[in-house]
Amino acid sequence: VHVRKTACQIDITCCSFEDYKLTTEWLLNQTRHRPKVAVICSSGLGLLADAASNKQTFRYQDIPNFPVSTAPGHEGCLVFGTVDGAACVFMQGHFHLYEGYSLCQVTLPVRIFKLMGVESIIVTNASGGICPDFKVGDIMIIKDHINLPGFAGQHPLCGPNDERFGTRFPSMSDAYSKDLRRLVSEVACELDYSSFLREGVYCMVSGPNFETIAEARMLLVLGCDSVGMSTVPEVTVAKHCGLRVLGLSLITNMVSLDYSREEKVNHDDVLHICKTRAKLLQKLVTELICRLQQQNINTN
Ligand SMILES: O=P(O)(O)O[C@H]1O[C@H](CO)[C@@H](O)[C@H]1O
Ligand code: HPA
Repeated sequence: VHVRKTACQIDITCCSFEDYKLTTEWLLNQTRHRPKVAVICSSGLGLLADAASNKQTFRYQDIPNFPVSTAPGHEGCLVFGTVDGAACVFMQGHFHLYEGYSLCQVTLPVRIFKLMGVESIIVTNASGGICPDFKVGDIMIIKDHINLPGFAGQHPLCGPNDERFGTRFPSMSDAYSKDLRRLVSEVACELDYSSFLREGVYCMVSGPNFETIAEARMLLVLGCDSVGMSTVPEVTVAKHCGLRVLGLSLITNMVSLDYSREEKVNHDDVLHICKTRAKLLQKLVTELICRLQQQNINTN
């Protein structure tokens, strides 16, 4: 892991291909699991890994080059296991810009998954609802995103491009796989989730403060349906290296668009809603992985 200066002379921590390889080999030497699916569990959703069997757990602090989780509600464990016979890896907690990590550190696990042989990644997050039709507890399939920090140069692909991962100028017009979106909505309908299933545009802000009312109104005008402080860097790097991406966002609060609203969002409430909806999300993700596994069997 190296420290280098950006164009504006800010020190950022970044990783070389050898760093990614070292961590990948370290993990592959410790586990027999060879996952094809990775799941990033957001704030308070670490429970998504509970459905896996034959689990093997590594604490982030014990994995070479891995950052550690500092955000409350993020367990900081990498869990390997099988779901319906499909080998998976779950990140219980992910990393954020607001923790002081560079975007290279935030996205490090994604490239490690790629080198391990992962093909599809399911990214979950907690977000604030901007779309006035949304309700707390809704599950939003992410159709697209807005990379607001990216507009200001905080982008995980800034810096020298390593062609072993992907091209210098990747397309992002299909960042979220249409097939996976279709499949997860079919599964959600079968589970009778239609009344709280949404699809929309997620906007990333750097945080750590929640939005001002003027900012929230701006996001609404920009076409955002929900807002959060994660996911976009991981998705961008996943797409760059050719992974299939699905994003699921749990609406944990409605963002205030109105100066007369007294209610204020806080992280404890976000975690509380995650806790109350975690089982539902777990069922959805587990069933989706089973379907992917069946499709694999049928096409191989
Ligand atoms: O995106 P995740 O980590 O799920 O969590 C969301 O919840 C936290 C704020 O309550 C922020 O970390 C925000 O991004
Ligand atoms: N804003 C930003 N991030 C969030 C929110 C929010 O309202 N809720 C959960 N994460």
